[in-house]
Amino acid sequence: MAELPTKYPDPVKIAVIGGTGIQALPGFTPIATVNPLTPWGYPSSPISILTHNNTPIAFLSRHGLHHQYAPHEVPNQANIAALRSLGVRCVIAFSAVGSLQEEIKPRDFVVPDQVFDRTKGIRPFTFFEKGVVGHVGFADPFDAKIAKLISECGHALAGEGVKMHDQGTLVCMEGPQFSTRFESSYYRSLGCSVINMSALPEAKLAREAEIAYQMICMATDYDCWHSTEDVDVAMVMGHMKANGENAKRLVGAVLDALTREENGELVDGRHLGGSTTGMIKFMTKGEARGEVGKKNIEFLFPGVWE
Ligand SMILES: CSC[C@H]1O[C@H](OP(=O)(O)O)[C@H](O)[C@@H]1O
Ligand SMILES: Nc1ncnc2[nH]cnc12
Repeated sequence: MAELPTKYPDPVKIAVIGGTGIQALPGFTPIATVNPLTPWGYPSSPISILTHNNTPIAFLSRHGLHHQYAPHEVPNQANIAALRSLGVRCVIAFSAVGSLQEEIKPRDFVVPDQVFDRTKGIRPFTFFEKGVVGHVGFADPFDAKIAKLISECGHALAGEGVKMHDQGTLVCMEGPQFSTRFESSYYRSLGCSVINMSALPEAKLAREAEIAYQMICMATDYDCWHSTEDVDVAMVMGHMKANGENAKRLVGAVLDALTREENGELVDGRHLGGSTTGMIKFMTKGEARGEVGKKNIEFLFPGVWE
């Protein structure tokens, strides 16, 4: 097979981040493979550029092409910065999650609208440091407009066995060990819906980078609160594999919708435009800004300091 180009000249606005069990997007035509170096290093995998409805789509494997990065090792800053540098303004991120509610059955999909941050502060979690301070709103950590579109796609596939839950609170724990039974019951008592180890800081960094971001969760287990078996890796992988066709159908439908002209503004992330670049200029005063911090932000937002 001919080698694919390692550069792609045009902006790629839409990206899919694949999680556990989704290291590639089969069925889409690859047209390039790029590996942008960012101030935070290289992304967790080279980024495939695929076409769908004549629109380029970037695909990045969160844990690397061979699942070599543990959740706390994923280079989230490099991942989001690399996508941003390609022109990405809209991310659909897949995640395998444990279900904390009886009605969310293994293989069901959930479009979460809230997050409970149970990471431990050991993962690099912001672009705003090293002499450039910034604070973005994160009251609604996901993108309601993309969520609505994904929900509609999921419900339209109900006849093909896709079960979609339109909202839910996602616990993002540190891992890599799974939760204790007490923790699992505690999250349930708070009304949380699902649990993973990957939503954060990915979603926070996307918000800082003015990228519209929505996670699609697929339940793979009932964690350890349920009277059935406790979660283990084989269970997660088994459900991911068995439901691969549904995941593929759902991605196809979502990308069909996102590449429709009427969703152009959403895909451009127009509703987030300026939320970071406007804000950072108010914070650290010009002469006090650190050179490294400034350069980093310049990578995300070329020309921002001019
Ligand atoms: C293999 S079970 C735990 C692992 O699965 C999820 O990965 P991802 O969110 O990338 O699909 C979870 O977050 C953990 O990283
Ligand atoms: N039970 C669980 N806890 C955390 N992350 C998960 N990913 C899949 N199942 C999970």
